[in-house]
Amino acid sequence: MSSGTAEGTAALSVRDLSKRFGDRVAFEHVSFEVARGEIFGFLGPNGAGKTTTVRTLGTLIAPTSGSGTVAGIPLTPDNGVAIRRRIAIMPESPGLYLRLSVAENLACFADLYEVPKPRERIDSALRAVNLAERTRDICGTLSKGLRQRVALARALLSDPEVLFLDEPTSGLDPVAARDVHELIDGLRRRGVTIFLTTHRLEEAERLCDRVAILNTTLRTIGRPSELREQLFTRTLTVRVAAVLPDPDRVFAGLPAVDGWHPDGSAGYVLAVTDPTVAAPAVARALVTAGADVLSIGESHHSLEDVYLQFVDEDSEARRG
Ligand SMILES: Nc1ncnc2c1ncn2[C@@H]1O[C@H](COP(=O)(O)OP(=O)(O)OP(=O)(O)O)[C@@H](O)[C@H]1O
Repeated sequence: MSSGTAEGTAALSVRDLSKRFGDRVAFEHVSFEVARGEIFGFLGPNGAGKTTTVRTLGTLIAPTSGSGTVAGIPLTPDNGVAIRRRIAIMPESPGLYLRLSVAENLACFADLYEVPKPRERIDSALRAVNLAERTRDICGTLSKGLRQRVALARALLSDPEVLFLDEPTSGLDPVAARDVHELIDGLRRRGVTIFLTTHRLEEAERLCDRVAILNTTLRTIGRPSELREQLFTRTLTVRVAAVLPDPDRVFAGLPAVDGWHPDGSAGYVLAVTDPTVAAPAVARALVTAGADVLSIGESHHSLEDVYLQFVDEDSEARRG
């Protein structure tokens, strides 16, 4: 598990944070740190507490207990204004004035946020999301993907240090989602810290430096590759032309091979400690046994496997 960042230099730092609405726990005992310039993915099933975490860190609602810093400022009621000056939140639904044009929308929000040099900032935000050609379009006539881009431009108006993106590609088709991904990549290059909630695991895997899985409490946190390694033993998948008459004789005692089980017809999954040692030994043993080898491959687990394991564990715990 990654240790995160040094105290004091973090863009976000959260210690034992909880939020309850009456008897209902939205999230509890959540601790993590996000480094400046990092893209941090926040994953979890419906009702896990993701949006409530964003709203709490964005100072829209107060935590019930715990502490934190946002953009280096302690998360206290007195600091709400100072924190909000340094961050921006793009909520799941864009919340634009649909009868106003793109430019008018941004002018309204620039005014509301008291953005200095509004014209320059609006132009720069529109350029950042590739909307400079659409400034006169009425927002109500824009596609969902373009509205999302306007919402992203609005979030960029204040030149935030930390940007919270709550499900930024929710409901977008793959092309529009890819456009948003490219915009997020562009923000990374500018050094903006991004806290991204998403249900799209491939999105988290592609964009995020680290991810956390939340299900009321934080289940795990780390780089996608670390999480995959943390959870799963390594495996080799072997395919041969015909079923082996005695697989135990072939696989038992090979270096770096801990065990095996069948996988379909004439397929075997081997648990291995080091694939680079195991694979050549397995190939030699199969050839010696007279088997025709079709393929030997290392299995690659996705973040989805990790996610499902944690979320499934939770549902099993609830059933139990
Ligand atoms: N204002 C509120 N009053 C009461 N309960 C709330 C309030 N806001 C959120 N909750 C509850 O807190 C829990 C967490 O909700 P939250 O919206 O943060 O989850 P989420 O992970 O963002 O879910 P989704 O992926 O569906 O958007 C849910 O049980 C929700 O019903």
